[in-house]
Amino acid sequence: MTQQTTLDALAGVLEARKNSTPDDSYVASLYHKGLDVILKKLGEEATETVIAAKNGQADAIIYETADLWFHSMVMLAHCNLGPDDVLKELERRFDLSGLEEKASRNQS
Ligand SMILES: N=c1c2ncn([C@@H]3O[C@H](COP(=O)(O)OP(=O)(O)OP(=O)(O)O)[C@@H](O)[C@H]3O)c2ncn1[C@@H]1O[C@H](COP(=O)(O)O)[C@@H](O)[C@H]1O
Repeated sequence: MTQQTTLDALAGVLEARKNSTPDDSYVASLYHKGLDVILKKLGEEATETVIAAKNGQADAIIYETADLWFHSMVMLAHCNLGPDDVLKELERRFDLSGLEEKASRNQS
């Protein structure tokens, strides 16, 4: 599976979990607890990622970043957004920076 397909597939599962009961699913239990709990979890995962990076252990950095990305996707889904919305914004910035680079090259 490509990385983008993995994000899309996971986003599909997160959307489907809106119809699941909290007892059957971790994601459904987060939706049920509401945005504040999702945001608290997101903050904790961000802190754990920072600590892992400070400790410099590659395995822990990857593991905690996966937790952070996952909980970011839960937050996006709760807000009726998804990874495509964020990727589009990153692509827009990338295209802009590419254009700026070309413009500065043309001026010199
Ligand atoms: N990728 C994940 C994923 N990453 C992390 N987690 C959960 O996120 C939580 C991370 O919290 P912590 O690191 O604080 O660990 P913890 O102390 O065990 O958790 P808490 O007791 O603090 O909640 C754990 O409960 C993990 O199981 C995830 N839970 C689910 N998914 C994906 O989401 C899909 C749907 O999950 P369910 O809704 O559970 O079916 C799954 O098929 C997976 O693909």
